[in-house]
Amino acid sequence: MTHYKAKIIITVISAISVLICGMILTWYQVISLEQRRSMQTAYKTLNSVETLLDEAKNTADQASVLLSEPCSMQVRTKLERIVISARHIRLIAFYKGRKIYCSSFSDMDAINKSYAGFINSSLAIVKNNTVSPGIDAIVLQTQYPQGIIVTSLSTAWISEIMHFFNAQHHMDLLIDNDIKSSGASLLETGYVIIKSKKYPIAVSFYSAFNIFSYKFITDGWVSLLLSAILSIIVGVLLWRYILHSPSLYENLSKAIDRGEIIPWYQPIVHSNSYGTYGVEVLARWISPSGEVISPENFIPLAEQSGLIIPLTKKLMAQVGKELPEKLEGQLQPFHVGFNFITAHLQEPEFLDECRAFIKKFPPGTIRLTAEILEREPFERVSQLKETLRQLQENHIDIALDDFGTGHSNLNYLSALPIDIIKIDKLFINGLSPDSGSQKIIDYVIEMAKTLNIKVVVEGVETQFQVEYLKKKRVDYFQGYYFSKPVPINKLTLR
Ligand SMILES: Nc1nc2c(ncn2[C@@H]2O[C@@H]3COP(=O)(O)O[C@H]4[C@@H](O)[C@H](n5cnc6c(=O)[nH]c(N)nc65)O[C@@H]4COP(=O)(O)O[C@H]3[C@H]2O)c(=O)[nH]1
Repeated sequence: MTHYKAKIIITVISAISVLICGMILTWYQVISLEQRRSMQTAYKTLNSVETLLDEAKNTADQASVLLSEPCSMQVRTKLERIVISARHIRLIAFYKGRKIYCSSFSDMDAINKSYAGFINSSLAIVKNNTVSPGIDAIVLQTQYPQGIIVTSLSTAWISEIMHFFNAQHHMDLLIDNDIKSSGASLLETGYVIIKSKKYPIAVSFYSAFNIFSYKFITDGWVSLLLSAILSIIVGVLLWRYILHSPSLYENLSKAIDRGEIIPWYQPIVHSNSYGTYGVEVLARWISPSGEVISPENFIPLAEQSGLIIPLTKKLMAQVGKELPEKLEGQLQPFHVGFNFITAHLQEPEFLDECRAFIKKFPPGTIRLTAEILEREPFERVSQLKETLRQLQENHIDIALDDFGTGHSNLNYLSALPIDIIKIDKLFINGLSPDSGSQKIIDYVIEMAKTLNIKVVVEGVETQFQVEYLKKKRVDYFQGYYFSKPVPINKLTLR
């Protein structure tokens, strides 16, 4: 995965994580708000029903003074008055020994028929009763030392209360046995049950998550919107300021465009006269602060990313501008070597680029050398061979760079048309009066001679190395002993 792709993934994941966290928080907020509201509605519903039952209880209390009296006309009239003066009460009845014996309603048989089945319940709903046909009654029993009083209310009042509060949140009223029979299973299925402390009633409501899903949008849209905005901000900030700090690739690409990569030159000299045979062009990155950045710090990336091709083209253009006037009076043709990757050589327009470069110099004054830099084993050698042949036909020399360090340099020597080999400085480093590395160098030089290939030895630093290599009839030297790579204004040609 590229660095760029990784940045995109990190940015997107971070932004989505912020959004998901925001959604979870909103969800939690909406649910807790909704549960609080449902709880409040449940308590209000319960209080309202309790107030009704309080009225029934108060009515019974008022009537309780009559319990010790026989059920005379007077007592009945008093009971009727009590009922009439109460707002929601429909009936008061006294009973003893499982039978109603006195009531505000004159038809005792009808009352006994309707209420007989509910004698054991302290609170019950009496449906289809004959006392008030078509209207269900809620019946409260209150025990006194002298007997039991039954007060009845129309369920219409309770329905009204439930209807009013259900408009806010759906509530169910559980009465006496309902609580015992269905309470546990309700709780298991996500219901909340609020029980009254005064009466055997309870209010239940559903609190499972799915009931709140539409509320997630209606109540939570502000925080959802804020989360979305925050996730975008996090994404943008991450991208622009934290992750998107320019990479070496971007910096290098800009540096090439701005012309910060410039050619430096290292002379290559004839081994016999020390006169300049030519130069190798080596890239240097001059940062805006003037710091000289070594190619080791950017060439590997440039080669890997393909930026090396535009970089090399820029160097060629610059060399074409500044080198010609330096060459007056030089031995001709003057060798100008560039490091090319093989992919560049094989571009269809490469030959035209070389021709355009050569044209910047007076005819016949330079000899362009393509130094092949192939760090990987060559693939498609036959295709490369063809390309190199074509270059040679166009008077471009082919030099095999860093000879001795690659994977299969010897294979290339036999497979490719090579004019020059450049023995790597690694071998020369070991060349001192007391070293044993001469044998390898001797062998390489001999082999090159046999194959009629010219030899440039790189990294020549000492007098000993010069004298030794001269004796071995090396063709050219390149190294600090003669000159380090320098910018054009410091280039001195012998
Ligand atoms: N210690 C020591 N070093 C010596 C001596 N003589 C020459 N050198 C160094 O050896 C390197 C020779 O270039 P190279 O083998 O092509 O090795 C080059 C080449 O592979 C690559 N490079 C530089 N410029 C370019 C370019 O424009 N294109 C490409 N593709 N590669 C480049 O970067 C490598 C390093 O370049 P430089 O740092 O300029 O290092 C240069 C040069 O400064 C010496 O006597 N002693």
